[in-house]
Amino acid sequence: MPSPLVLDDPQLLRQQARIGAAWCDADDGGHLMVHDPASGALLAQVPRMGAAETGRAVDAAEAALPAWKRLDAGARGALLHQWNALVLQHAEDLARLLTAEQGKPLADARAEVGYAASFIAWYAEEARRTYGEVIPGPAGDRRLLALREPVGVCAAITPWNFPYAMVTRKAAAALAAGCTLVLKPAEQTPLCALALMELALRAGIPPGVLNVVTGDPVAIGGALTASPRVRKISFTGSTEVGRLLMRQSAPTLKKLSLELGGNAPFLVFEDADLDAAVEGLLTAKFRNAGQACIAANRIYVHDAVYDDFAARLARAAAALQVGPGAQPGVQIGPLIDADALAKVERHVADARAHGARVLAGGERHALGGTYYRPTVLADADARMLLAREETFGPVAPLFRFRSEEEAIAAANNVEFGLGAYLYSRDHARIWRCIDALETGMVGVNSGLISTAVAPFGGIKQSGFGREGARQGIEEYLVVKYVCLGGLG
Ligand SMILES: NC(=O)c1ccc[n+]([C@@H]2O[C@H](COP(=O)([O-])OP(=O)(O)OC[C@H]3O[C@@H](n4cnc5c(N)ncnc54)[C@H](O)[C@@H]3O)[C@@H](O)[C@H]2O)c1
Ligand SMILES: O=C[C@H](O)CS(=O)(=O)O
Repeated sequence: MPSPLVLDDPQLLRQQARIGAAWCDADDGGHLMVHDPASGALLAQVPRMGAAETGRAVDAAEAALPAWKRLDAGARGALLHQWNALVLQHAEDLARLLTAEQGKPLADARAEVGYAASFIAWYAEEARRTYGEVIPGPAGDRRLLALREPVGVCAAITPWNFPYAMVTRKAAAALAAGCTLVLKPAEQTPLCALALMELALRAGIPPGVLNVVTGDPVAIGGALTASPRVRKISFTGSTEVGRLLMRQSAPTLKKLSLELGGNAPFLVFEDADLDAAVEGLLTAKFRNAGQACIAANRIYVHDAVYDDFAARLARAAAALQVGPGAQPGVQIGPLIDADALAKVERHVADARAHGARVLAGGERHALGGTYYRPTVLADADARMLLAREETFGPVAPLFRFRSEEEAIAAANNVEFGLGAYLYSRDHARIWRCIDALETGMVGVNSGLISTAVAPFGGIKQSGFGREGARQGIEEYLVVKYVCLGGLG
């Protein structure tokens, strides 16, 4: 199907899945339609695959595993470095594809391409550092060793909001460790994953090492979780689906990494630099139109600075440029789909019904479609849906607090524990908050914490496992203990 998207390298727009050495269609010829959220226009179509095709992808990953795991770690690293180089070489095309498929502003799309590439570059090096250990054990005729080995055939299921970065932070770590992978991208954003697949092949990564299956998430997920040959699943997405995949994986006792939902608190203390806090919140709240797992979902502001901060934030939010991501200067793109818009409207309406005051936005944008005005709500409280649920949209509810203890208790009073942010210049307070916050990550006087060199992940209902950093490759390794005797 011809696409309205124009790329310098049209080969990057792939409308078939990749299994082993072949680009292929669904067995029954069915398709998923991919739409541009900025206009609703049909962008492309990809195969609507199911269990049978998924089984063949697992076959391909299993067949490719022996040679890939035996490959010298430096050689695996070199192939990943080449993949990284190609991603950066085609960054503009990849950014255009991302904006067309997911909607984020082109500047943010370019940033995500660089962020996604940084995971490949990082794990290209980590491939060479999966060290084992010689254990100081009993003297005499034995030596004790702990070897680190690749888990084997792995699967990854990724979300639509960062469709490059969420793929490379799994695939690069898995391949670096010597594993092979079957990837199912989100049905809203398969084209980004398929473009990365194309570049992996051009980099020389052998067929079958990486496979991309598009289509019915329930059927594909069911096949991946049920297969005893799939030894690990890495999932990023909602907590609801994460729990389901964990239940489905129990019979085959898979190794799991679950990067799930969030509900990040953002604390502004009375001693905070308010300009810095506003700037940090514009990023932590409005990046990707609020469609980020670590987006600030609840903003707690000390009573002494509440009105001043609220006024500054309202002015800044109202000044954000809303429009199609491909339009120069746009800072807030469309929400991914009508369901996302409906959730945002439900949260705002519920908050207003419970007494929240609109300081900025509070309604759909005049552009129509799934555009929503950046919104600031005052007088938010714990009764509101947005206090308990992840809004996943450009809505900043301001809660008031009068003591550090009250702020920490409120921040922790949710089932999630992914990210948290705090602004203060009191270092004793900063450390008390770091110690007390029940989250996997804390941003202090910073609204953007994501980087490939740091361990990303949560606790509580935000899941377990870490991605990025040294820890990220451990998710794809197992330890084999060797007792080497007879050496007397
Ligand atoms: N913790 C993180 O790093 C992180 C990052 C991004 C997004 N998220 C979370 O993801 C959610 C938004 O993303 P989303 O809407 O894509 O989440 P989602 O859970 O609806 O979908 C995520 C992926 O799971 C697949 N999926 C859905 N149902 C499935 C099933 N029954 N079996 C197998 N796969 C299934 C989807 O096709 C998609 O590929 C938010 O809660 C957000 O917080 C978390
Ligand atoms: O949705 C959250 C992702 O993890 C994106 S990022 O890593 O925070 O950029």
